[in-house]
Amino acid sequence: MKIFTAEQIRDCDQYTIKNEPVSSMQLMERAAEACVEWISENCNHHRNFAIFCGSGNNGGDGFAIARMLYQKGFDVDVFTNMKAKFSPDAQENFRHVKEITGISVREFKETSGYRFDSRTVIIDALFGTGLSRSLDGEMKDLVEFLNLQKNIKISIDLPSGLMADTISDSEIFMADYTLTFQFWKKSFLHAETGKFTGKVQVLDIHLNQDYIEENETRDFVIDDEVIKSIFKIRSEFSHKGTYGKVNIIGGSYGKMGAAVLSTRAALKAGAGLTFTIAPKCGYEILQTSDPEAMFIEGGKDFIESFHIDETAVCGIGPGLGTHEKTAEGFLKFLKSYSKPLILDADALNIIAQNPHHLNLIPEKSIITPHPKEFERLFGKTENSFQRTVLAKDKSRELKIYIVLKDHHTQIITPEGMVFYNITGNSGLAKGGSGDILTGIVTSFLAQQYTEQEAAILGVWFHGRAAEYASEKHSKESMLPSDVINEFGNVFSVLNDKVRKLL
Ligand SMILES: NC(=O)C1=CN([C@@H]2O[C@H](COP(=O)(O)OP(=O)(O)OC[C@H]3O[C@@H](n4cnc5c(N)ncnc54)[C@H](OP(=O)(O)O)[C@@H]3O)[C@@H](O)[C@H]2O)[C@@H](O)CC1
Ligand SMILES: [K+]
Repeated sequence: MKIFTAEQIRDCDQYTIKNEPVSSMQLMERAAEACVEWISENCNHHRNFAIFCGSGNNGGDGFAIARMLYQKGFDVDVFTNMKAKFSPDAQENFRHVKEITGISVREFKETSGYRFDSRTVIIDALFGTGLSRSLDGEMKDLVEFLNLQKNIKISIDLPSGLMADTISDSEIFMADYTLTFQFWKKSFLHAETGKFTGKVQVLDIHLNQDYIEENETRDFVIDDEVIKSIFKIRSEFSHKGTYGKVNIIGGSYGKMGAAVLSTRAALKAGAGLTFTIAPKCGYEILQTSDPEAMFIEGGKDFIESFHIDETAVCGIGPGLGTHEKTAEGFLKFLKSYSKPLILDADALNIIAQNPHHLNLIPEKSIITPHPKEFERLFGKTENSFQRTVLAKDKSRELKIYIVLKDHHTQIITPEGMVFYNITGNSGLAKGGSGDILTGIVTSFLAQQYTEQEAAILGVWFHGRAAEYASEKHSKESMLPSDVINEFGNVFSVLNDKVRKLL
């Protein structure tokens, strides 16, 4: 799914009104209907709604939602600034609300005296994509007050105070759910701003498809459509050679688990043949834990020699350690190797020891740093938006793919595209999760996906397996090995989605 800026969304809105038999009032009606459908399906135990409406079209949505919820039998109170200069559509919907005697309309300043029942849902329709500056005065105080209430809070389109595309220092409404129209907004996907949205639900309001297809963006959300366009079903007429050869290079004394997990992930993600290059101290551990993989000795307690089969796809780094002999061997190997690699963890830490090492990374390689590793490689940034900008520069400069691991991991391409992942959960915030991702991406690259496809599919796949694992074990208790055990289920669902069935 494309991510558009607030300006593009406004254009798309206008284009739809101009080119389709729908007026702006009808589009607002459609948007409100989509919200009310979601609310009435999901708010089974809540009958009362306190709806806060601004003067723009976001407020207009709020007034329309108030009317529709009332008509469905819910109790509705509306708060607004009755003397405001409303947008034409907001004005019209406000007029309809005033005509309904069962809806009480109050001034914002009456909010502090209002008795918020524990089952009252607060709906925020104060500001949407039209927010042009930080909240101040009455609106800042109002949002501050509402944020103190323990009630369930739903934002319409965007949490008020949040800009769609950038970071701001405004007071921001803290939603439990955000019902957003048509597109993900960039700010929902970054840590500093995304924490205000709660769970995001994208509602399709059928904005014009031609506009969506023809207008360019460099930012995308990895949704089911993206994955369906990448995933390839295994052919029955195939053999192990069809699915490539993987070399996982990692492990050192005390960190052999990382190599075990990475190897197992590569195996279970479908590679044809998997080898682990590890130090001798890991021989029995690896052969016992992952008997389907073959062992190649690369040193005694740590890896020193990187003699790699050129026909294999290599994932280097899990548990590798940064012993000087390992670093020496790895850098020597990099100087003589030109095929794309997957580099993670200690492979990145060795590279980070000297900025000149960055130029040794073969073009089209995939590096998978977490924010701290990214900082070691490329330096500090003020916030995650700036980090993405820096990653785009570095991706272009070094001609590599950067998988920037975060709550919404980003895959950044040398062409300057950013793909945001929306699968996964906090159960992945544990040692070993990154080792699995390295195994998956290496395995997909060996199976003849392109670098971009392997990175996108790999990150999505890892997150989806984590969602399944947390359903069974909880986010707290799930282990990286539980995530690997869910790979089969992810493949089954994917195959069902992609396969042509009678
Ligand atoms: N996209 C679509 O297809 C559809 C979009 N729809 C809905 O429209 C919404 C966008 O509506 P919108 O453009 O009227 O802007 P909105 O956010 O309501 O506020 C603008 C008003 O707030 C004011 N203002 C701004 N900042 C302020 C501040 N800090 N403090 C105080 N005031 C401030 C600003 O004043 P100004 O900046 O001009 O001074 C202006 O008066 C969108 O989010 C969605 O909900 C759906 O109805 C249908 C389909
Ligand atoms: K809002």
